[in-house]
Amino acid sequence: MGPDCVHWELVEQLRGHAWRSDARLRIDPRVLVLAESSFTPMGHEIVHILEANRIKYKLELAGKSLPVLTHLDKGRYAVIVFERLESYLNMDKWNRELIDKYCREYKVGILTFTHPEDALIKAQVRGFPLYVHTKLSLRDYHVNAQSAILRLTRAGNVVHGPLPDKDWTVFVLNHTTYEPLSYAKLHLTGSPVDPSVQDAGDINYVTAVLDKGLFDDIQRVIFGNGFKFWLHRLLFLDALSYLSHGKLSITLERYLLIDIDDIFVGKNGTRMVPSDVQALIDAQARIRRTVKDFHFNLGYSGYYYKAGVGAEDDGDEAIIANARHFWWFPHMWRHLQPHKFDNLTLLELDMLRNKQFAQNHGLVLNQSYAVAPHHSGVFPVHEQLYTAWKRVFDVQVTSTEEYPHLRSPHRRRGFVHRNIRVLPRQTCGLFTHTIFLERYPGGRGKLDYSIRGGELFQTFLYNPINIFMTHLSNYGNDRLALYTFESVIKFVQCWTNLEIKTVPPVELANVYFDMFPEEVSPIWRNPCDDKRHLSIWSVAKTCSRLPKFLVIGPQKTGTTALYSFLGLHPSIRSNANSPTTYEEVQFFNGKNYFRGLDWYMDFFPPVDNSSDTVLFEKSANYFDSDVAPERAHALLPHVKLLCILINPAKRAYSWYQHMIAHQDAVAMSNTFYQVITADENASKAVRDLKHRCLNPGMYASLLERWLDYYPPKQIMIIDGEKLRSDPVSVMDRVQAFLGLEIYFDYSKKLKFSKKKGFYCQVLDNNKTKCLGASKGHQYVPMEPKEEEYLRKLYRKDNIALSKLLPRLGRSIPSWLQEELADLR
Ligand SMILES: Nc1ncnc2c1ncn2[C@@H]1O[C@H](COP(=O)(O)OS(=O)(=O)O)[C@@H](OP(=O)(O)O)[C@H]1O
Repeated sequence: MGPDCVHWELVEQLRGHAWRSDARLRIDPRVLVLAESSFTPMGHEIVHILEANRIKYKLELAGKSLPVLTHLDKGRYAVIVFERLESYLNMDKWNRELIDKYCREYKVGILTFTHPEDALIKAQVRGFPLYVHTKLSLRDYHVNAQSAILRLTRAGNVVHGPLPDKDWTVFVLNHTTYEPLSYAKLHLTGSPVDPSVQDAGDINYVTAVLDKGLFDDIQRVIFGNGFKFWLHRLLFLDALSYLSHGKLSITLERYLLIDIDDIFVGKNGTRMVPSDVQALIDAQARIRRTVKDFHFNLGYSGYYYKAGVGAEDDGDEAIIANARHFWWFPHMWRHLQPHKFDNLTLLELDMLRNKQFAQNHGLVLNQSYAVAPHHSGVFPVHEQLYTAWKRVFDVQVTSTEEYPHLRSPHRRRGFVHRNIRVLPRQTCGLFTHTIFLERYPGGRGKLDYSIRGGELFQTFLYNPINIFMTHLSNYGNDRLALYTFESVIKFVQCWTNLEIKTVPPVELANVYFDMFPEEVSPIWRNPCDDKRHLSIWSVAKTCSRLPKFLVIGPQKTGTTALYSFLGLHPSIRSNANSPTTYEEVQFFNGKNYFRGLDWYMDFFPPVDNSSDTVLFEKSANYFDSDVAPERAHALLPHVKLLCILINPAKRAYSWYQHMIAHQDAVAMSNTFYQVITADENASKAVRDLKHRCLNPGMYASLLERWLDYYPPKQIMIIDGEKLRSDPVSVMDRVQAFLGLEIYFDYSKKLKFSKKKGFYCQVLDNNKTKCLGASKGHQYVPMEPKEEEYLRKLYRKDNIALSKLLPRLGRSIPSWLQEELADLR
């Protein structure tokens, strides 16, 4: 099946529509996918395409009850995708009416694929003036140039030859509501013998159809087959854009950067000779005819300059002689992996030698871009690499395949660390060993398929920014890389309206983070959870310097008391004190997170794998942080979490008193009542204080956020009143929850202090050591109107908590029972 690209200039097509209409203002940019099961390949493909295009979605099983479709006066889904048309048609009456009503009211379209079980001839689609023939083999596919749906798909060409799969459905349209989206002809071999279609070899059958909504006021796009046929991926994206009134339109710009990472690194016999260098320059010139200012981006490791044989050394000289034609970036002097340098000075020296090479050979390094051999040290971060890059080359941009993981390339993303912007790289199937076209792994057909609708084409299709890594050897001998890129660019330009551009790396990073600002913040992961990450992480680092459990708060519930009790246990050790926040590291919730993993791990002592030592950290403001659950889970998915709950009204008052004790100016100049009742007329400072005071007490909704990431069995909820009145039994339960091997008898180490009114630690000399004056303040009780106000404020959340706790198999603490006594 070859794509002919001869007619496209002639075709009049409605191009570049964004299909924006006001209907998009009433819907969220999210797709509801109703799949057959979570395991079907088709369901997977749908999700894959959505994820690759960063389109938010919710996956539900068709046939089960529908999720909530609206929120306030907005529709939660911009398009409904049914994996199978049949599931939509066979919905029970109640759900069918619900979904149709939603689609009509919010002008939301349905996108679906037919997959009937039986071979049907002109069978009616139940309830619609639409007929189908099924189980057909087809050939010669083309799209309807007049279709209003086409946006990134370019019409005018024919996919000649038989189409994959013998299970196609074609549509016979019997109403003006239907408009063909694509056509194909019958491929008679293998099709069911049907006299009405036997002699119809030359007829164009409709293979995908748009229902314009003239029949029942709902727009639909129905495909007669799935994604085994590559063009359906484009049409699927166009249909999403069309049916969502432009809400789900992906950009049509595609930025391309082709790095040749190792321009002097390659085995003898595989390197470039002078004619290859000329071919590279010629190819670059050809690509520039359609991709303005295109440059190959050359990375060098100077040590290997002229390390070839015979004409290969002339090839290296030719590269240098033609250096001005290309962009240049540094690799490492001897192609060593930066994570192997723990010593910053040695790492810098290596880079300086490479820099010297560039100066000696007139290479202009003005791109502020660098790439590390084997992605080493970029992610997981080797801080020394970031420091050395900044100092030696003023690096501002790099790229890697490793964030967040190499696998699942469609989920690769970018991040920023220490002002170095890390862009995701894509794989194009060219490695140091892919040298000859005919010896391409899997055969030449595999490469050609990748280019013509397969993996490489899809990479272009889904990624607005494509940075590809290639190697010297791909440009020598068969010049496989030149064939690959020139072909794929042609193919993209032939079948899509994507506009391919090239800009220098720094500009590319600007474009990337303007497009995806949410990716600026990194998400640190445990390098030991990924073999590949471990292999590019310094051996001097160890994952044992990470906590096994976290005390997450909230503030003013007794977290310091718990922290001090935990410290008495012979197996438990906490982090070192922070100079600014004392025993709390406060990593996951705020700016410290951007200091990186090394910064965090340095707070913890190295722990021998064979020891019983269990590390923990307590930061009481993790509990109500909106980012901490995701961040903590990404790094510490197996960690156990401890939180303490007391009456939220009491907690709020204690927090306010704490601020008074610390002479907080805003608290000092406002009564507690003024703070908690502050409305939009109050100053921002007072409103902020109110938020910090009250928000952590919304226990149920905050716990739900943690439960989005952690299973209930990893979370212990401690009754703060019990911790205060009977810490020994609480600590026994804590020990059991943590699964500690050594049991510690707290009854001998904790004693009630009448003076303080709390349990304190018993020292060896039998004296007691209590928490400092900042814990257990003496203050006037809350006023009744304050109590009343807070009771009302927290009531809804308290009720939710009283439902959540039993659902998690936890008992309801006495303070909550009292609080909700009137409900029983
Ligand atoms: N054993 C023991 N010793 C001292 N204090 C105890 C103890 N058990 C519970 N509490 C209660 O803990 C409250 C302080 O909570 P936190 O330590 O979580 O506060 S902080 O967020 O770390 O500032 C503190 O609140 P205030 O009384 O309002 O100061 C105490 O009520």
